Amino acid sequence: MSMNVRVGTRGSALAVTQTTTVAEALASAGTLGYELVRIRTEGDVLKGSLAQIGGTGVFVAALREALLDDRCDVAVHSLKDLPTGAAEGLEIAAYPQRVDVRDALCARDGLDLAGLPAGAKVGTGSPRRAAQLRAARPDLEVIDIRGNVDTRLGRVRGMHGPEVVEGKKGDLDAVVLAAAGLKRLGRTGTITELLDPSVMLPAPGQGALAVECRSADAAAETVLSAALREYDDESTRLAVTAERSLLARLEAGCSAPIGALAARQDGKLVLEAVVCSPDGQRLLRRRMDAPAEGTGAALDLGVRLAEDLLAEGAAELTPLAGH
Ligand SMILES: NCc1[nH]cc(CCC(=O)O)c1CC(=O)O
Repeated sequence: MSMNVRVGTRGSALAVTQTTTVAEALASAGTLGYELVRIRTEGDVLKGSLAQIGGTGVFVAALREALLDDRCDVAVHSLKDLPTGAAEGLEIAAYPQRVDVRDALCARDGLDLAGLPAGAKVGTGSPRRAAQLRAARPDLEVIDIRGNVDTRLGRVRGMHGPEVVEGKKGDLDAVVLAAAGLKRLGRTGTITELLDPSVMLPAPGQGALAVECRSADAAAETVLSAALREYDDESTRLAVTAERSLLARLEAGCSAPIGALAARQDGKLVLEAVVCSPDGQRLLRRRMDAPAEGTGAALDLGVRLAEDLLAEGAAELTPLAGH
């Protein structure tokens, strides 16, 4: 028997693109039709300004409310924007295979990080990116910027997004953005260097999506729950579980200067993390591994590495709640 799955999405170009990808994959994994349900949020009404001031909490909350009110059956989140705390009555039923985890430099004139001249202006709104940029290149000027992907690209001299901020066109030499978002939006042509994780550790969960549904639906034996199980990628689930477990144990949010990346390597799950002072003067970087099987081992790995970092003074580098 066929059913139509209602997939909730925010209205932004990035959200619609990634939600459509997920909806099509789910539909083809089961015998499912789908429809996209546009969820309007307070943040969208205010033209994204809330997201710029207060993070993405309002968007996540609106999608979760729509799930709980039965206005949609699944919701798709960028995992790095999802708080680590569990949501009552909901669960992440699938982590689709992760795409490129790296941060990307988009610079004028094809320049890479090493090629930017001293004093070059590099835009980012992320304390994690700012700190690691300053550590790699203390001679650059890091500029705090906001806005969606095309607005940010429009700030780079010689690059023109459709929504260039008036009066600020081309005032920067480069911006740093997630490669995953650029790929999903078809903007990879703007990338001049994919930053190696040895220079710039990505945000926990970067490049990954989370497909959330009602816990009752995940437990029921339906075409939808089978499609979600089929769609879940085990390597991605293990990696992001370890990264987010670390973030939760540090009691840090998505705006803390903390990077983390896990991957299966030689039969193990290897987790690497960095905690930075916001000025990039001090970086505490550690790695640890665990057996590559089981969510429990991944959770434990994140906790152990976080405790290692705390023992080494992570809480003195940057304010962490509860430390
Ligand atoms: N915080 C914004 C955000 N949330 C998810 C992505 C896209 C990349 C991803 O899914 O990790 C972006 C843009 C960016 O950081 O450049």
